[in-house]
Amino acid sequence: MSVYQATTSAPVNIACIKYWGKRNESLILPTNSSLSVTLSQDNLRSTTTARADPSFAADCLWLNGKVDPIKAGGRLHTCISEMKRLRAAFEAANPDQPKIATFNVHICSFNNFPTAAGLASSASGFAALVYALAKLYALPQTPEELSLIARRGSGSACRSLFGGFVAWDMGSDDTTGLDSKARQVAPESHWPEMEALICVVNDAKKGTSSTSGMQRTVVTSALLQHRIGSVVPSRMADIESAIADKRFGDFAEITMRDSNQFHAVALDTYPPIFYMNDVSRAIIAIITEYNRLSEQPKAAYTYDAGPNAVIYALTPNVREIAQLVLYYFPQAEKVVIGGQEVHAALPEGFNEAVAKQWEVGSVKGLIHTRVGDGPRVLSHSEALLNAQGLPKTLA
Ligand SMILES: Nc1ncnc2c1ncn2[C@@H]1O[C@H](COP(=O)(O)OP(=O)(O)OP(=O)(O)O)[C@@H](O)[C@H]1O
Ligand SMILES: C[C@@](O)(CCOP(=O)(O)OP(=O)(O)O)CC(=O)O
Repeated sequence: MSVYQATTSAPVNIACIKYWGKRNESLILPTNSSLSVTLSQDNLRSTTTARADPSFAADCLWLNGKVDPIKAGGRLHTCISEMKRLRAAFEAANPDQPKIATFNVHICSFNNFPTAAGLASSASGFAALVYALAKLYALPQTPEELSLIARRGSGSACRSLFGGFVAWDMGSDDTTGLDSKARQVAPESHWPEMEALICVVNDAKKGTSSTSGMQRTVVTSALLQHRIGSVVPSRMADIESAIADKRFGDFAEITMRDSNQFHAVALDTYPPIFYMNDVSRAIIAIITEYNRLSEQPKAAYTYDAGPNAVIYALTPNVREIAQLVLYYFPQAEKVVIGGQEVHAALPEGFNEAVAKQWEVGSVKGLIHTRVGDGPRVLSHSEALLNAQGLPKTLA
């Protein structure tokens, strides 16, 4: 008996130009284009094994060891059905290929970081799922074409089909959504000095999900209309050009302005939504003061739908920034960057009074990572399903 199975991993991406708002809920078509940096899977990743077998009674997904129900018409269901549809078309065009499109699938996935905590688990999760099914089905579709399906799982997931710097072009076809897909702006090798320091402020499940938060924003915020009509289009062009020329100062300013505006739009939502907290705001004050010391910004903060800060910076400056963060947010565990322990310190001329020194635990952890590659195919030995097609962790 043949075994039809594939295991993949996919990266997290953190947007510099934020996606916030849908013009079509069922197709997940956004109200503006967005752009993100793909983070290295060496640190944060979703790993997914998918198997098709005639003996399986139903499609089934295990996420972090627990069954995640596949609701009819839900996002998981849509992604799995779309992938089966592509396999059916592939079988029709290649009659010599095994007929596996109608088999049920078992999918087992694991995130090596907190799920649903504003660390973009839905992005890496749906990208890994779509990519695992694409490999299982030996599909010829390009990452761009697969991004159309990952988008149906979670909008931001479409950008995790590529490494490096990735745009999601909003498109204009509201009937099919076929032009609303991800595009690689530059590969990770273009700007390998781009690193990220994630300050984990809270890793618990968040209050207002991105999906419901943005729904409320679209209906109630006048500021969103200004953002999507008059701000994002030129910002997209400007950040793409800053990335092309590796102008970090411009990249940083655009990224910080866009994070600020996204959170302003959340506040302009009625009732308002607050994703940042006092710790998030203290980190903004510290980075702002740090940037004041040089002619061009050397660090860029950005916040998604939660209080965690992602700070983008170039390799030569990351240690200094980590020292600064440690000064205000002492850590219980030692922080190592580039093989060497980091100690709290302030750069010369830094105005210490911009923030107070917080207690240990205010920032629960620091994750140091860099720009990384797109989804990977993993070996059979890394599979999450056992010989019977059940999760190894439950065996
Ligand atoms: N590995 C995975 N495989 C399949 N689905 C996943 C996976 N990881 C997460 N998901 C789905 O994504 C949901 C979490 O998405 P949610 O948007 O709430 O959080 P987040 O992605 O961590 O935060 P954000 O998108 O705001 O940064 C999970 O409840 C699950 O349905
Ligand atoms: C703030 C964001 O992280 C919002 C992400 O929203 P989601 O992609 O999680 O939303 P759905 O499409 O409803 O699943 C900004 C971004 O990643 O661009």
